[in-house]
Order: sequence, then C-alpha cells, then structure tokens
Amino acid sequence: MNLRSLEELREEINQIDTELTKLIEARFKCAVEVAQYKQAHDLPVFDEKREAIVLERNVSAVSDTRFEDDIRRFYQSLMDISKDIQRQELQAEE
Ligand SMILES: C=C(O[C@@H]1C=C(C(=O)O)C=C[C@H]1O)C(=O)O
Repeated sequence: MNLRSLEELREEINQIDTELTKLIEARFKCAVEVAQYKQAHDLPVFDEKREAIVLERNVSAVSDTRFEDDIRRFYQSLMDISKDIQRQELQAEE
C-alpha cells in the first residue's frame, strides 16, 4: 500500500479546515440574519421542514455513499448550532 505521510495528510486537513472555517462563519452570519427576519415576521427559530430539505439536499450530494450517515449527522449538528446562534442573537436583542 502506498500510504501518504502523516505530515502531508495533516497539511491537507489544515487547508481544508481553513476553507471550512470561512464557509461555516459565513453560514453562521446568514443564520443571524435569518434570526432577525424571523423576529421581524414573528416566526419560530426551528423550522422542521426546512431542516429536512437541508439534510436531503446535502446527503444526496455525497459522492461516496459510505459517508451519507456522517454527512447527515454533520448537518444536523451544524443546524443545532445554527439554532443556538439564532436564539442567542434574539436574546441579545431583547
Ligand atoms: C437557518 C434557519 O433556521 C434554522 C436552522 C437551519 C439551518 O441552519 O439550516 C434550518 C432551519 C431552521 O431550523 C432557517 O430557517 O433557514
């Protein structure tokens, strides 16, 4: 087996993380705006139908089916954090 070195693999992980962090931060900023919209329109933070759509979209985009359940768990965790951020935002505004 032709294994890549640990150093090389961790360098690739670092690069991926750098991109991921930027994207996750951008997603969190959108979630804050969604919270403000929901407050203005008297809508609840949790939207079950939307979460089902987000999970379906992203699970179906996975090319290696081994990771489908992991991607589902990842997006569910991301949305749970996103709801925490929205609730914090709304509390801070009260
Ligand atoms: C961001 C929203 O609020 C919540 C968080 C979601 C997300 O992080 O994708 C999706 C649905 C909601 O439970 C939204 O309604 O779009």
